[in-house]
Amino acid sequence: MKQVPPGRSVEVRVPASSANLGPGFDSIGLALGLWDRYVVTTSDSGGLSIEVTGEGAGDVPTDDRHLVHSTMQHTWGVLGVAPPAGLRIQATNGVPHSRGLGSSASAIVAGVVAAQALSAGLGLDDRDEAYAEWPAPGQPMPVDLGLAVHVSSRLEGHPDNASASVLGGLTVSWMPDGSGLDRGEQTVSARIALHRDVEVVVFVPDTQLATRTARAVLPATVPLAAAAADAGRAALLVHALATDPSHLHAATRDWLHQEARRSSYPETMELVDLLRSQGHAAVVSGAGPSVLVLSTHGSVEQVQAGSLAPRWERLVPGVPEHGACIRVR
Ligand SMILES: Nc1ncnc2c1ncn2[C@@H]1O[C@H](COP(=O)(O)OP(=O)(O)OP(=O)(O)O)[C@@H](O)[C@H]1O
Ligand SMILES: N[C@@H](CCO)C(=O)O
Repeated sequence: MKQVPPGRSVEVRVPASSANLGPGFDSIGLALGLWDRYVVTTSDSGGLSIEVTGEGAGDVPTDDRHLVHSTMQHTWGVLGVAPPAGLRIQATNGVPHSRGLGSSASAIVAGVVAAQALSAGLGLDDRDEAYAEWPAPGQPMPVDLGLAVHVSSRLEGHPDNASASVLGGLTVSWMPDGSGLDRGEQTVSARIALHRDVEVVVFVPDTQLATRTARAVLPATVPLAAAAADAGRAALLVHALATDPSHLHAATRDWLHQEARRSSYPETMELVDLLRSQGHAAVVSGAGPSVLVLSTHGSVEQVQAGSLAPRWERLVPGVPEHGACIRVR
């Protein structure tokens, strides 16, 4: 088996994401302009070194349980290459953890694309001929984004966050035969161009909610009427985001997951209810507890938390056109 060579270094930047956007549960994702940055370097001396600054510093493990490291090991297994003898990961994290902003997906995507990039030129695919020599520092390093969507979605367990972090912008993801991630189906994502007027506001609380906890309260089955209503609104949502933002308020109604999780994030729903009563297209961001508002450039200043503001940090992060970026160091 070929081994990832020593002496290679890449810089990887990956954006945050918001999943669901109301009715697009486990399918629709939107990249957000908050970024994790990693420098990943291989060496010929054994051992692992991980340094973390920013979000998660002091909380995430800095040994082989670190999510970026474990994801890289998994990806090298998928690619059929042996890991390098030594590995250094320097993380500067800007994506808040367990706030519904896709931090775990960002970390997983970083691990997948870093592992792909560091394996370039090993004869693993056609693209590799271009990397017979390791590129000069500063060069962009393209990776197989379709593979990155698939591997990161499988590891994350749902494709909405991971796809947006890989591709940027607005994404809709699905499994071709609808059998679900656990059956090993390839995940596919469509990248949809956002209407130029769309702008987003995010309200981030101090409190955290693990996605696993928020998923545990969801019912195994839902009434046909709820499924039908969400399907219609999800279709309208894509139209509203791509073509006609005047429909955003109606398009962000959801009957599948937000009410079922209300007791897990009462303050989040209090803010969603307040903003929606004012005509803003507010939704729970991912599994919460952050709140996302889909607005327009001209209306964004009107999106305020009012009397609830002290509990929330208000951000206008922008929606990046591109997702994960990889450069040679
Ligand atoms: N950059 C990172 N480096 C290492 N571990 C991370 C990183 N980001 C997230 N994690 C791990 O993932 C956990 C958060 O995952 P979780 O799925 O609960 O929340 P989230 O991804 O932020 O939210 P959501 O999936 O609802 O958008 C953290 O507690 C940490 O263990
Ligand atoms: N679709 C997932 C997103 C988690 O970020 C959920 O709502 O559980």
